[in-house]
Amino acid sequence: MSQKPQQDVFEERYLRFISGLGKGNFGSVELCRYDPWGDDTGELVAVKELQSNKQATTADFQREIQTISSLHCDYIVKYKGICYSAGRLSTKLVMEYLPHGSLIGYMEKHRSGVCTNRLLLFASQICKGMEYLQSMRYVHRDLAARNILVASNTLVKIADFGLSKIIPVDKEYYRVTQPGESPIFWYAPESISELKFSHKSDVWSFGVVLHELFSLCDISQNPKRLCIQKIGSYVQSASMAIQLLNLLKENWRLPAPSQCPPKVHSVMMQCWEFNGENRPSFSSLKDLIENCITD
Ligand SMILES: CCc1cc(O)ccc1-c1ccc2c(C(=O)Nc3ccc(C)nc3)n[nH]c2c1
Repeated sequence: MSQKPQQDVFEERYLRFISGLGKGNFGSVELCRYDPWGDDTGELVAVKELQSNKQATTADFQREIQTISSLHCDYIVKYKGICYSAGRLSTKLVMEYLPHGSLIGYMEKHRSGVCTNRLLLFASQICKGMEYLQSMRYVHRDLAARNILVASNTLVKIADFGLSKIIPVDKEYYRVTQPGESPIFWYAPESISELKFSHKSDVWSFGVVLHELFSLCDISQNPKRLCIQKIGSYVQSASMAIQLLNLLKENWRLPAPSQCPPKVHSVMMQCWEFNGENRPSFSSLKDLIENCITD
């Protein structure tokens, strides 16, 4: 019986703040150097503190730590440990630091030099990460380019497990009780209408990430903006979610990004099958994506 890996504890006195990494999608994340020798040779780490004022409870935070510390995959951001701050008033999550930030920020700087095959490499890495998550019975629920981090010009990793859930063994989906801040423009129809989340709803969101990738994360092609533009001309008094759901029921989908290879657009459309049963699995998506790579 292998010994359960000891959870690494980082001593707050050696955790030196360097800069903020943005209050974006991950809550407030800080760049720190863990420098026990005090000579700046320590490693850079990303640290997130439980936000006492946010609706996320300590239980949510403990679940995030439990989730991420159990995942070991090259395409998932690595957990490093936790730091109990003075008097254990709050706990900090310590993760590996990815120097290029989110896919959105990376594309802003590098979109002119990114070719189709590199986009497909990133897509296949996200597929492999999601295939691993599925094998651990985790549903991410917030797969989006903003939650993909860039380790290098040839490696991306899936991040942010604040929303992910474990599917009970006897069920194929997870139903949330409260919608919270829903990124509905990345949601499958069953997630919008019934708050049902499954590996198949993660596949739908993967299709939206493909769209973001092949739009080079251009803000003018952002899924939320394109949906609202379409809804805006779709006169209905119903809520945004109901109007989006009706559009999807009438087979409207995000338009193919310009210069998107037809084979890649076809993969997106398979991810956006209305009935989750008709969507590909992440393991077949991996093959579909690799089949799009040109020599
Ligand atoms: C600790 C929070 C967390 C919690 C979780 O469950 C999963 C991943 C993360 C996380 C979130 C962000 C980062 C980052 C970064 O933001 N890096 C960067 C680099 C450069 C620039 C400009 N911006 C940004 N690096 N590792 C990170 C891990």
